[in-house]
Amino acid sequence: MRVELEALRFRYAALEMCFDLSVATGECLALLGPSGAGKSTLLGLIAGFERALSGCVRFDGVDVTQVPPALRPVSTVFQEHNLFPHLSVADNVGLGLHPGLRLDRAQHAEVAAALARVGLDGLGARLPAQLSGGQRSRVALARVLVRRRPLLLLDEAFAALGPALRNEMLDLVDALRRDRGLTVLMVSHHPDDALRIAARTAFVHAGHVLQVGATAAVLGAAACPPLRAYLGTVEGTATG
Ligand SMILES: Nc1ncnc2c1ncn2[C@@H]1O[C@H](COP(=O)(O)OP(=O)(O)OP(=O)(O)O)[C@@H](O)[C@H]1O
Repeated sequence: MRVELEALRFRYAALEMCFDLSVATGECLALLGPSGAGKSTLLGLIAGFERALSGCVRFDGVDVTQVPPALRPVSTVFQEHNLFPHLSVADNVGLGLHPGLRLDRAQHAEVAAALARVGLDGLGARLPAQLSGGQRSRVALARVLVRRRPLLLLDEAFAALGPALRNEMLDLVDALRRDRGLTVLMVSHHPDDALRIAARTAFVHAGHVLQVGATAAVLGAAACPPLRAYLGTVEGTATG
């Protein structure tokens, strides 16, 4: 699914935001930028958790700016993963199919297939607390799979994992994107995450997309001073 943001305005206290951005179907775009730049807000505007003051969000050319979050074809994974501690892994995934967990036989099979796809075959009966952090991330991705939404938003989803596990999860996201033709927007604090799976990167600063382009080019050229400060290539001006 193609995503377009056009002059999408939002405001939090002192920060005026206005986003213009276009993401192609099946693309993975990374959103990098200092803390407080507006990256999570940008994802929230796409998911519909935040209501824009003006401007427009389009999915495949259709204006969804006024569409409530539950009706948008979007799955979001946050760092906390939103797993229910008292429900089994399989039920946590099943919630993606039916909020009351009344699943038919085919849906149970779909849950099992999704767990197998993310490498959790046979672990459906466990509680989230009986899994490692990496495995809990996999549960969140299995839920994304059963929801079958074409747009996946990752908001620092793997920030709590060490580098090796984070890379494993990024590679899994990349594989799922290819399998399903998902469009992925990924907020991260690690330029390495962008280099690993995002063909393009947008640099967000003070409520605007300051630069967007091929990831290696954006990170390599580091043309604008805020980007150089973010990357730490200018002494004494890092902003977060
Ligand atoms: N619920 C809120 N109420 C008021 N201000 C908010 C709220 N959420 C975020 N903000 C402010 O809006 C700005 C953008 O926040 P946002 O979380 O989008 O930034 P971010 O780039 O995702 O930061 P981080 O990398 O630290 O998560 C910040 O100045 C933040 O303090």
